[in-house]
Amino acid sequence: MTSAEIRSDVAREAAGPHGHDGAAGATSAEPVWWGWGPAFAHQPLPASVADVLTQLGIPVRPSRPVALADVRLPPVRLSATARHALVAIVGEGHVRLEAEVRVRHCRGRSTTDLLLLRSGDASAAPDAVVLPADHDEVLELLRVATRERIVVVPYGGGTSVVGGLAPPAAQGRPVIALDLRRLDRLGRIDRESGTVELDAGLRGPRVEELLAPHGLTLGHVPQSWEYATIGGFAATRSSGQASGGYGRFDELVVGLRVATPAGGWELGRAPASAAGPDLRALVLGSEGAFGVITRVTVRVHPLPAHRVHEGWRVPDFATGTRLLRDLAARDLRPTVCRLADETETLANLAGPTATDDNDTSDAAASGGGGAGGCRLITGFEGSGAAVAERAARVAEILRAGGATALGPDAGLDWERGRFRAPYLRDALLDLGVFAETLETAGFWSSLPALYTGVRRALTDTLGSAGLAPVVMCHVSHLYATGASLYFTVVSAQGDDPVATWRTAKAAAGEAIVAAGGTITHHHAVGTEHQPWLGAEIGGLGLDVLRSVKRTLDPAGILNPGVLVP
Ligand SMILES: Cc1cc2nc3c(=O)[nH]c(=O)nc-3n(C[C@H](O)[C@H](O)[C@H](O)COP(=O)(O)OP(=O)(O)OC[C@H]3O[C@@H](n4cnc5c(N)ncnc54)[C@H](O)[C@@H]3O)c2cc1C
Repeated sequence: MTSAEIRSDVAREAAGPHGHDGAAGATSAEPVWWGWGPAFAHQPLPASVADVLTQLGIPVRPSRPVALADVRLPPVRLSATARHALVAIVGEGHVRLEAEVRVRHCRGRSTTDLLLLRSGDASAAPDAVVLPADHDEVLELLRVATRERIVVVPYGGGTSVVGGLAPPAAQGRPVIALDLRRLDRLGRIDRESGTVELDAGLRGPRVEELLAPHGLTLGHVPQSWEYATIGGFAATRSSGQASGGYGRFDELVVGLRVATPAGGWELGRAPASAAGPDLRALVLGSEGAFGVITRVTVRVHPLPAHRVHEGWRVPDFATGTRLLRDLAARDLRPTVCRLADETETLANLAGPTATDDNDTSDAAASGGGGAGGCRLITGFEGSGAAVAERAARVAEILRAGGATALGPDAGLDWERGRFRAPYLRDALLDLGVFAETLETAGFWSSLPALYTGVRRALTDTLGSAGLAPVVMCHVSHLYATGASLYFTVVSAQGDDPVATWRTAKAAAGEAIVAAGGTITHHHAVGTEHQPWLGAEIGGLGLDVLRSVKRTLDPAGILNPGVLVP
């Protein structure tokens, strides 16, 4: 793909289904309230998929979300005094209490979130949605919320999959969602240093749309890119599909502006520093529990002149993993690198069964399982010469390790389908089929045990509940010392899918801890991963987090019970 094609690609993606109108209600491009993406982008799955599911023992029982009018919302608990105080800061039109707006800000976008919403359960909805215009308004809102004892949920794109938007420790206090979409400006571009300032409420596509005319890219493209925001990326330490080339989001951040109940905080005044511990790391990954990130200064790159994605077939997952370790050890990480295990490779061939990145348009071209083995996608971005040189060196190592090239179509298929999984999940839920993901990371030496342990935990728990689970996995992010594993589960729903999944997820969490992995590589802690946080950072680590929270948020109004137990 040439530079001109990449530019038009970015523009096309940026013009896709993601409105940005400064209002918190629905627009034609806003997602449906019960799922992902706008209504016009939703398509039923072909009948052949239902056949495959039935063959796998997963029953298909069409199921639709309740009507919006039938969604059960708790009464608004905000007092008239508190409401007037909020209106005095942001204006009447930016304190929203309408039912639809509250439902749209209820929970995040995990499958259990969606199952609850689709069933009409909006018990976790905020009492009001407040839309500040800038950093100073956020500071003022936090002052009022502290005084009035109102719980504040910083809200970016609402794509949390770990319960990060439903603070469990609100304890009867009124809750407001602080929707940051009006913080949507591109700030200073420092060409000499290669940095730009971005407001927290900017969504992924809008960032690329703003940077493209300057010949720049952020290069941060998680699967939730359509809706997730700059503030959300920073607050969760997100990792994008091209992390091998551009780095994780926390690696891109050089500076932060934060509004806390204790006051404003600016961090990051030099490219490197020995002025004590790096306090930016306290804000990155703080999940709205310490403050509201209002602006981020990030490192950017020139728009790549070339971008190619290629497909490979490797003999098996273990061999593929060893090959990736070799690439990482030689500092040859591709910009994009996705190695599917045998089951996920077969699923890619069989059709749209909720892997993260499959495309059904030409399953055979996706390669892999049909001829045995596993599918590997590699991608490279940069100048023509650099892309060609790197791709050739990687190809040499892959071939020597037994991989077979599948040609550019397999790479193109991946690229075209890389944002489709959440749409497929909605279509599966419409068929009464459960689909969810979880992720971890570990050192190379522990990766095989981590893979086997988590797979077994999920298969055993869901299998013993009679739900015929299909458990798939791919390696999605490489490091010199290890890699991440991303699991996708498709199964029957059973009688109580929310409770059953919680049991399965708990078993997976135990397996992760037992195998020495991290409880989360990029989804963050939220409430769902909290039970295992102590095992990862120790009791002392939890005390440090609690102390920081006490200093920055003494009244405990910010996301109580999220991240910090
Ligand atoms: C289909 C799907 C695919 C996904 N794919 C990826 C992926 O590829 N890589 C990845 O890393 N993640 C992925 N995620 C998870 C999620 O998209 C990320 O965690 C994302 O970074 C969240 O951004 P957001 O703007 O939607 O934040 P939200 O969901 O709105 O918030 C997430 C958490 O951060 C807090 N928060 C949000 N904004 C701010 C702010 N400005 N200041 C302080 N706190 C704030 C919230 O209170 C909440 O606790 C995926 C999620 C879905 C549903």
